[in-house]
Amino acid sequence: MSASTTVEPYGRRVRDAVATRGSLCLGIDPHPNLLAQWGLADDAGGAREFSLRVLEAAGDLAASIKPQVAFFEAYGSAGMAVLEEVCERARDTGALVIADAKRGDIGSTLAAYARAWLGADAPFYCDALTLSPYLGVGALAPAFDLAADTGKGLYILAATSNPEAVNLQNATLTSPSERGGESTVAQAVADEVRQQNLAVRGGSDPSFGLVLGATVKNPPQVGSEHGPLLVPGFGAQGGTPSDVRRVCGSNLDAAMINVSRSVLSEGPDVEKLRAATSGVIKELSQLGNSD
Ligand SMILES: O=C(O)c1cc(=O)[nH]c(=O)n1[C@@H]1O[C@H](COP(=O)(O)O)[C@@H](O)[C@H]1O
Repeated sequence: MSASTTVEPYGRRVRDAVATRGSLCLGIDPHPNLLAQWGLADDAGGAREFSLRVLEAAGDLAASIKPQVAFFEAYGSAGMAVLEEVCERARDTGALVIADAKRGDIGSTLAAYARAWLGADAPFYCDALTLSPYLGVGALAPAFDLAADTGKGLYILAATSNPEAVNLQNATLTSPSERGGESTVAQAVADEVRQQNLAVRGGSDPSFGLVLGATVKNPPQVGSEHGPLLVPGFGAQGGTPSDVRRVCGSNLDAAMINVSRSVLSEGPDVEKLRAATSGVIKELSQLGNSD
């Protein structure tokens, strides 16, 4: 029996999670500065303790949990073993697990990343994976194919939250776009992802989504066919609730708003972390109302 017959498509699971738990995607980013602040060692053991405390505090509250792969990879094989465990333990909390690996490569190599993260028996568990489209959205085909089969989601970096990205992602393409005229690179990425969604299950429950930073001034225009949204940049990077509304448009009910440092800096006390998590969930619950 193929996984697609047993697992609901990610697009549907995201909407359910937003409806029941709200929009918070809590990052697990065991940055060395935070480990020091929490009194933990700058090693794989410190990252493990940090992550498990975040899960204890917030795993039953947040709609999704986003382990940032880089902060585990930094500790070599021991760090990757911890990441494997953290992804499994995150899954047990009932939150969706978004692996923030930002993978991207030529198709034949990308297929190996897809196996690592998206296969039904992948060594690393996730419900969705972040991918970089800058070798071409088409080069991500092995991930689109495998994710469609296993019911997983993808978040393609379209308009990222960091200021260095603006020149590249906001550059104008002169080749005809699906909108008929000029388009930014970010819009072209978004529209290619939309096409990928339309090619699966006749476009129902679109599960291939986009990363759109809350700090982006000229975000691509998106609708439900562009899939779920992952919106970083809220809080520590300056994004406000009205920025989130502006960037998400009509897609708020499928949007996960990432918050990492502004909650994590409340640790190591589990009750303080829990209170900070609840506070952000409450703040995000007002997104549907205008300012
Ligand atoms: O994919 C992401 O989550 C991401 C995309 C992006 O455009 N900007 C961005 O900051 N992120 C991630 O969001 C996290 C930072 O969140 P804050 O600590 O809340 O600013 C890190 O894990 C980043 O890698």
